Formats: sequence, C-alpha cells, structure tokens
Amino acid sequence: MNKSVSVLGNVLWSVAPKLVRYTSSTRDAGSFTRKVAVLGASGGIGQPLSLLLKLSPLISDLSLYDIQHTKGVGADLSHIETRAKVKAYVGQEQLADALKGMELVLIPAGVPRKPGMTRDDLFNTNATIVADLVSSCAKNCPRALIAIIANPVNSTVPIAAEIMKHHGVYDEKKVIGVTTLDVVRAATFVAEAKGLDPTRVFVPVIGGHSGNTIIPLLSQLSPPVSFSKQELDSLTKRIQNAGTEVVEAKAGTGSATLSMAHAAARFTFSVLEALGGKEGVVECGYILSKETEFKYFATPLSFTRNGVERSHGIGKLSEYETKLMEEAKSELNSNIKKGEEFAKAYLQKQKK
Ligand SMILES: NC(=O)C1=CN([C@@H]2O[C@H](COP(=O)(O)OP(=O)(O)OC[C@H]3O[C@@H](n4cnc5c(N)ncnc54)[C@H](O)[C@@H]3O)[C@@H](O)[C@H]2O)C=CC1
Ligand SMILES: O=C([O-])CC(=O)C(=O)O
Repeated sequence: MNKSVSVLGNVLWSVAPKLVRYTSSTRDAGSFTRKVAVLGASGGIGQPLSLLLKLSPLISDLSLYDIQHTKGVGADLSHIETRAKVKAYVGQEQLADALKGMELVLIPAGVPRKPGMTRDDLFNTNATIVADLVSSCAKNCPRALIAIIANPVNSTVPIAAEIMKHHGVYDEKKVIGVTTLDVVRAATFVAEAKGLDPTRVFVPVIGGHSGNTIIPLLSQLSPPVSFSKQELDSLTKRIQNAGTEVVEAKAGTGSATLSMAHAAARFTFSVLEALGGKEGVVECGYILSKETEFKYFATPLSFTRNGVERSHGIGKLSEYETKLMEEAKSELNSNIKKGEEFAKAYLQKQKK
C-alpha cells in the first residue's frame, strides 16, 4: 500500500496540468458513445455542472433529470454547438427513461445547507431522495457508475450501496461519493499559502465529507512541501470548514455550487477517460473500503474501464494526521451507521 502511494505522487504530477478539459471543439470527438445523466439537473450545482458536461467532447448523450425546470435548462443547453445530445426529463414518471442506457449517473439532487446547519441536518430530506433515485438506477441502469454528490455524503453512499445490494446489482467499484471538492480546495489553499501553481498541486484528502471527517494529508503533498505546526493547523481547519465558509458567505441562499460543479466535472472527465481506456487515472472518492477500520472511506482511487480498479490506501500518516483520524472516528462511524439503518427501514417500508 505504501509503495503505491509513493508511485501515486508521480502519477498525479503527470496528470495535474490536464485538469481543465472543457473544450468546444468537436473535431477530435470520435464516434464513441458516452452516456451521462445528471439527477437534480435544475439545481444550483446541476445547472453549471450540466453546462460543463455539455462543453466536453467526451460525452455523446447528456440526460438531464429533475422534479422541476429541466425542459428549460435542456432547451437552453441544447443550442450549444458541441457534440453531446441533450435530453430533458421532468418528474418521477420520466425518471426511468432518463436513466436507461446510462453509463455514469451523477446525483446532486437534494437540499443544501443554510448557515448554522451541519450536513447531517440534511439527512431527513436527502436520504429519501437518494434512496428513491438509486432504486430507479438499480432497475434502469444497474451497471452504471453512480456518483453521489447529495449530502450528507458520509451517509448517502451507504444508503445507495444498501439499495443496490437489495436489488442484487451492487458493484462496490461503482458506487462512489464525490469528494473531489475537498481535493480541489486543498490544492487551492496550499498553493495560495506557499505561492505554488494550484494546477500542479495534489493533496490526497481521505476520510469522509463533513467537518472533522475530512482529513487532508499534507505530509503526502505533491510536490513535497513542509509546513509549520501553525500552517498545518490553519490549512487543515480551512479545508475542513471550506463548505461552511461558502454557506456563510452565501447567507441563506445555498452552499457551494460553482466550485462543486467544477469538481464534479473534473471527477466525471476522469471517470470517462478511464472508461475509454486511459491508464493512470486517479481521483479521490468515498467508497466501500478495506483500508481502515471504517466501512466507507475516501482514498485516492485508480479508475479503469470497470470503474474503480483499486485504492491507493492512506500511505504513511504523520503523527498529526493519525490524530485527525482519531478525531474523525465517532462522527464517521455514526454517519455510516445512520445511513445503513435508514436503508434497512426504507427497504422494509417498500416491501409493505
Ligand atoms: N459532495 C459535495 O462535495 C457537495 C455536495 N453538495 C450537496 O449537493 C446537494 C445539491 O445542492 P444544490 O444544487 O446547491 O441544491 P439546489 O437546491 O440548488 O438543487 C437541488 C436540485 O435537486 C432537485 N431535486 C429535489 N428532489 C429531487 C428528486 N427527488 N429528484 C430529482 N431532483 C430533485 C431540486 O428540484 C433542485 O433542482 C445538496 O445536498 C448539497 O449539500 C453541495 C456542495 C458540495
Ligand atoms: O458545505 C456544504 O453544505 C456543501 C458541501 O458539501 C461542501 O461545500 O463541501
């Protein structure tokens, strides 16, 4: 595991300059088909994410689903002179059609935080939304890779896994919580603090996606940089609280949408490149994991044609990072348990 992490730095160093993969050129698009669905496409994340995906030559078909407004979003995006064919679906009765044939399903559907709330406060609303949507994925596109953005990710991923399991179609390589925004933020903040080019910085961020379950591994930074204890404290704190920083700045109108759209697009392009046969594709993601004592855990992951090929593990943690792992314990475990218990009750209710 440690060996793979030392290799990882080099891999990431080589892919970092290619982070920006939006282009309106269709000349080299080829004839392959790549079908991607966005569930929650009319929302704060859904709209800019759908725009970024529409701009990519990697996508042949873009399916937009929401319970409202997708017809307008779809009509608008469909006028852009790029390859992806846009189809818009609205309302529960069109969900199955939105999903049929999809290879990658992104789920930003769900309510966002307001100031004073934790991500876990979104559980009551978003758990059911994710369970309903993933149930439909299980029936209509059981082999698709499902990327969950809706919070609380620490719980919504276990919910999705249990739903897929119930339908007999769970592939642990294909149900992933999107934690790319933590990696994006970590690179940005470190680059700012150290005067580096942010597109050449990679900080593995492991753990979960809320408060102190977000564990940036600044000791495994690429390129290697050293930090004072004070720098470690302030960077770690800022990365862990970055979502709240945006929620407070938006003052009741939502949480991160534009940076999240970028992060989800980056994750999508990486997955699609791997599905297309590109080697050496690595992104962090929250997934069923054997790397630590936690049942679900984010680590750097290698992607191939079949989804996640393998985890790169957590590498050698510094004393500081070992302490962060300790601090994450109770919240992450209770978030996972809460998701699993919800799924059990949800599936029980469906049987009646
Ligand atoms: N994983 C991450 O790093 C991040 C996750 N988030 C999470 O993403 C979620 C979405 O955030 P925003 O786009 O800002 O919220 P939003 O409220 O602007 O958009 C959510 C969209 O979901 C739709 N929706 C609600 N129920 C639905 C259903 N059953 N089926 C399909 N669509 C449905 C709504 O109509 C709306 O268009 C939130 O839970 C937020 O906490 C936000 C930022 C980062
Ligand atoms: O903070 C939130 O509620 C949204 C989110 O997950 C993030 O920005 O990382």
